[in-house]
Amino acid sequence: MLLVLIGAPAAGKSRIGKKVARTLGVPFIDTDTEIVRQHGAISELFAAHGEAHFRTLERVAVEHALSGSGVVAFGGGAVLDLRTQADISSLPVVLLTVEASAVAPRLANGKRPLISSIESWQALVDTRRELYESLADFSIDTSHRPTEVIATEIAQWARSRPSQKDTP
Ligand SMILES: Nc1ncnc2c1ncn2[C@@H]1O[C@H](COP(=O)(O)OP(=O)(O)O)[C@@H](O)[C@H]1O
Ligand SMILES: O=C(O)C1=C[C@@H](OP(=O)(O)O)[C@@H](O)[C@H](O)C1
Ligand SMILES: [Mg+2]
Repeated sequence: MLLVLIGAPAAGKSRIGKKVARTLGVPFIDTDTEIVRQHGAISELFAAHGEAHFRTLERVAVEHALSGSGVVAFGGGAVLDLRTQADISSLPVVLLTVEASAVAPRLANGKRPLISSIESWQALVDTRRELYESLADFSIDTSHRPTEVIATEIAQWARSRPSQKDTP
């Protein structure tokens, strides 16, 4: 199986995705983690080579992740790529959302080069909201509940879907 998590930076894709995978007993792949493993820190990649270069590396990481199985957490901008939009159109896609009022403490680590403030986070999310929603089969808000509870609900939703062999 493949299950894809999308959504805004700091919505919880990486942390919750790992728990969903553990709950389902399947592998977990985070495209950003793969990029960092192969190429170094994301902030350094942006600084040295620019966003376009990062997006090229990200597309390769997405293709690789989608060629396997399990739970896949994308970086927030991965779905900007039209090929990626097409690739996930037939897969179960979960959108994680978070309110601006809850996101500030989650942005503290400074590891996201496109986000320098809550205002820049909001502006970026505003440009992507419709796209995120159009790609999602299931949406869940992460603002005010523990990650374990959210992960359990996502796993239940995934399990409740008809399996491939049941689909005509
Ligand atoms: N439901 C939640 N409640 C509180 N903190 C959360 C929740 N989900 C994620 N976080 C925290 O927010 C930060 C960003 O989460 P992360 O999984 O890296 O988001 P993303 O991968 O979507 O950018 C992390 O410090 C994480 O522990
Ligand atoms: O939204 C974006 O464009 C980005 C989100 C980040 O991932 P998270 O969504 O996991 O923070 C990371 O891929 C990079 O900083 C760019
Ligand atoms: Mg992440």
